Amino acid sequence: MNRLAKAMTIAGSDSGGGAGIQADLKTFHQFGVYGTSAITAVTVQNTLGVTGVYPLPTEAVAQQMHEVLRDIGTDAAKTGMLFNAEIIEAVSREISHFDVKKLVVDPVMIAKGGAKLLQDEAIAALKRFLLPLAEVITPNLPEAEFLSGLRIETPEQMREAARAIHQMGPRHVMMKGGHLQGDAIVDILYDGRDFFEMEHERVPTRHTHGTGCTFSAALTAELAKGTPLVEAVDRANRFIVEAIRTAPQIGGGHGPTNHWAAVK
Ligand SMILES: Nc1ncnc2c1ncn2[C@@H]1O[C@H](COP(=O)(O)OP(=O)(O)O)[C@@H](O)[C@H]1O
Ligand SMILES: Cc1ncc(COP(=O)(O)OP(=O)(O)O)c(N)n1
Repeated sequence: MNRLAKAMTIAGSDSGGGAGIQADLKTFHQFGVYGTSAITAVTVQNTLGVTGVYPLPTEAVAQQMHEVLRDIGTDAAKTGMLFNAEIIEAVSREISHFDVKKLVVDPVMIAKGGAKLLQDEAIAALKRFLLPLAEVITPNLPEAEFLSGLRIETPEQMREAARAIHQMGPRHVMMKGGHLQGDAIVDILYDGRDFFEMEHERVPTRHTHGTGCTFSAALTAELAKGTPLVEAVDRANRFIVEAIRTAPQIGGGHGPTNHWAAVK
């Protein structure tokens, strides 16, 4: 048997199972990757929205990372909901200490229903401590607007914001275009020199809870297996579109995607 690839998620728990730690671990498993986790916060949520957020003590987050990484190790890691500046600093310290090179930063800020998953004053810490450690950052358009301070309403403005975010230190910027109107979705990958545009169909559905988490987990799993970045992004994209297309009809609101979708 080939050596088992390992990936770690550092994120919040979604009790509804569609986003956060739960989406990440299900996705890692579907990609044949052994998943480990460091939980940053417990959220109370279902498909109708988030009704509670309980951050863990910073020390508990750092200890989870430390004990897993010193024993099991990891081939790649991703961050999701980090909630506050103190947790961001501690997570960045552990990532540096264990020299985790393949780091995917999903800069989770606000859930679809509007709940705050990152405090406003933590954005400076995200830029200062975590972004310089990232192999790739995966902002959606509102997150890219917060980070860059630029308005994004066109593909050209997406490229402009990608350039600004790349200056903050990540080696690649993968900007997700799901929030722009249109029948097709254009995602843009920037490596500091070239832009790669990926266009795919928009599936007409309300069941898109956890799309960002699931996409970034798929990307992390592929990086853990040693897949080169552009190909890893392409595979993660094909997975999320299929997961949205075949979403199970769960709950009364925005349901989760299908974490059993085929990996191609
Ligand atoms: N309705 C949809 N149909 C197809 N792909 C989608 C749809 N909504 C989002 N995606 C894809 O899911 C991923 C996450 O998208 P996005 O909605 O932009 O981010 P987030 O979930 O972080 O808000 C992107 O790769 C995007 O192209
Ligand atoms: C615990 C937790 N983490 C992240 C999110 C947001 O995930 P995302 O993939 O951006 O999906 P939506 O919230 O936009 O549906 C979350 N809800 N909970």
